[in-house]
Amino acid sequence: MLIIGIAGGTGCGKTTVVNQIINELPSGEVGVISQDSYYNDLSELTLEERRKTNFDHPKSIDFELLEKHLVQLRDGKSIEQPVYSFLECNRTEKTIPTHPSKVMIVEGILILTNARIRDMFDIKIFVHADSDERLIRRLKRDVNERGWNLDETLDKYLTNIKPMHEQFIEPSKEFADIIIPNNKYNTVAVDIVRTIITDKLA
Ligand SMILES: Nc1ncnc2c1ncn2[C@@H]1O[C@H](COP(=O)(O)OP(=O)(O)O)[C@@H](O)[C@H]1O
Ligand SMILES: Nc1ccn([C@@H]2O[C@H](COP(=O)(O)O)[C@@H](O)[C@H]2O)c(=O)n1
Repeated sequence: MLIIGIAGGTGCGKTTVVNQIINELPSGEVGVISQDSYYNDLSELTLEERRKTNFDHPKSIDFELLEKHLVQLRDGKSIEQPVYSFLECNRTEKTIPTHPSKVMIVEGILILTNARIRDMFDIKIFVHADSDERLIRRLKRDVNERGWNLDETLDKYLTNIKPMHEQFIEPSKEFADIIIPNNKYNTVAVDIVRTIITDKLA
């Protein structure tokens, strides 16, 4: 199994890059795990309390469960990937059966900050977009899809997102084998990564 980690700040385009990579590959040959599925279970808190959580700090992620699941997949076992609700700010009761594939992609803002997770990756990729680009994309997404208003998003950006990015995410770029510039759509970089994967699948 080839395990590829794709990190980068919020809104840099990780999900987009993953979709571009897998869209032209045989379905079922590449599996995807999202760090978002591994936010801590916050069921003991009210929604109001959960909405105040700092979701950009490494402590917000259940890295133990993520590691356990990656080990199981590497050992050829299927896992039940938790399903996260951004509107509820919590894990749902649902899980998605995720089967081991020849190639597994793990994507998330903080996945290169954790040494044990990082060490499981055969290839580490960091997607870069400038902070103003990321903020614009993030504002649109939070307001249109994730149940936050403009003021809440800007407030979160200043209190959590930007400081956590500077403290944890940007420094994790140094662990990357490949950095993909993604202020504009980068088809060349996506093609290169897809070629590496196609070689592995051959
Ligand atoms: N290179 C790009 N240029 C313009 N918009 C982009 C680009 N890459 C992604 N986007 C858009 O930015 C938003 C965030 O992208 P997404 O892939 O969800 O980022 P991430 O998973 O890193 O948070 C989406 O609306 C997406 O369509
Ligand atoms: N309930 C939540 C949980 C997390 N977030 C934000 O998601 C961002 C990470 O996801 P990306 O798709 O952007 O990589 C992170 O910056 C959290 O602030 C949220 O908005 N609501």
